Amino acid sequence: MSTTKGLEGVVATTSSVSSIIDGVLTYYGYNIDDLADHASFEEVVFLLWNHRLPNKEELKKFQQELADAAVVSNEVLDQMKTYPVDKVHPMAALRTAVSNLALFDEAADEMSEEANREKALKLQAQLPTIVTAFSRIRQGKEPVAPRNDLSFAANFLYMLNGEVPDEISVKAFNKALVLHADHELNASTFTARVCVATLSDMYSGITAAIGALKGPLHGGANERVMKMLTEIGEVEKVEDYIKDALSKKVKIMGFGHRVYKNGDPRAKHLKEMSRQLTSITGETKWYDMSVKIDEIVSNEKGLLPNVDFYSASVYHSLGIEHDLFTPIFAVSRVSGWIAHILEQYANNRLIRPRAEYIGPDRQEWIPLEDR
Ligand SMILES: CC(=O)SCCNC(=O)CCNC(=O)[C@H](O)C(C)(C)COP(=O)(O)OP(=O)(O)OC[C@H]1O[C@@H](n2cnc3c(N)ncnc32)[C@H](O)[C@@H]1OP(=O)(O)O
Ligand SMILES: O=C([O-])CC(=O)C(=O)O
Repeated sequence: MSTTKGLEGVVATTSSVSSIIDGVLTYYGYNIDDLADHASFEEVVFLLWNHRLPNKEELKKFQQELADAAVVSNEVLDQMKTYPVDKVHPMAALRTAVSNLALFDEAADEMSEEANREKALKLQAQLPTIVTAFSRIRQGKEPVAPRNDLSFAANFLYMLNGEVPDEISVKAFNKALVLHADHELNASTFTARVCVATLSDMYSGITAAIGALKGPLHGGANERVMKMLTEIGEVEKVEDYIKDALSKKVKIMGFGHRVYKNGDPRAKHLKEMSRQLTSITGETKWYDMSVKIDEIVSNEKGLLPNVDFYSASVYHSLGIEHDLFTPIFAVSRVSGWIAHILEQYANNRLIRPRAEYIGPDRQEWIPLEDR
């Protein structure tokens, strides 16, 4: 038996959801650059779940279905109020709340295509309501109910702040959602597929995926990028901070990628958004610091920014609390998780690889009293 640490380069399944070929990312064959520049997040979700772009009527109907499914039951919201809200990370709260959704869905374990599509809609629509409700509950405020006349991106910002957001913020947030929606067999998507390949239910798959996304080597990196920027504080301090960290072999969050070795095609979009948004807020230092870090890390280590790097200053500029950055990643990536889960169910086989045993050989049993 041979092993590859971290399964690097191992092709574990076939998939037609998204591809990364020669550094180019596509969702069902559509280049991410075109989607980032032109698509609404709802169009992308439709594409991921139906394998084609919607026409006008289909999009309108789908947007309405999502908006109508966004209300989270009082049972789940009331339980959220009992969480130790000022101590727990919003990703932990999201993981628990999503698991809780299943307890109040009588069809949670129904496996028909129709039942799974129904669950998909609820999960996609209700994650934003949960994330924003948690943010408000911990501030001692009441959750804001979703509106069914706003786009997905606008509704998130509306539920978060209780005010209808401006056009620029909605456009930027929509683009960030599009850019994060799917990414081939990343760790959280693989987790979701492994979970549902036992023929477990979709809520279990999404709960497991949220757990995997939470880690700092994956989605948890975006919050840590902002922590680093805040710690550095000003452009003049970037060089010393980064060179010192690199000399100590500390990983710089938001850099490097298992698949992209010549750059992440999503980073340029987020970089430009960061430039524009920080110039609007007047806090250009976040962009300037990020660019300087980017220069040093690429020169010193040959590492390039991934999707998490510039998204930190983008979300900060939109006035979003830093520990909500990873939950927002989940709000978008749940669309990809669901597409992969549907694909897994449609052509399922249990996922059960082997381990090469490297433990001790032929141990002799020693009775308890003799140990
Ligand atoms: C949405 C996403 O999940 S994108 C990724 C988000 N995660 C991060 O930004 C965290 C920082 N980055 C990393 O930890 C890594 O680059 C990963 C996890 C993304 C990819 O990891 P792998 O493919 O396993 O690469 P691995 O961690 O083995 O790194 C290879 C070498 O590059 C170094 N390296 C990789 N990333 C970084 C980094 N961000 N900063 C400094 N050094 C790094 C490693 O220390 C290692 O060096 P060595 O060979 O001297 O030991
Ligand atoms: O693909 C990966 O390994 C990490 C990921 O989710 C992404 O970059 O969006």
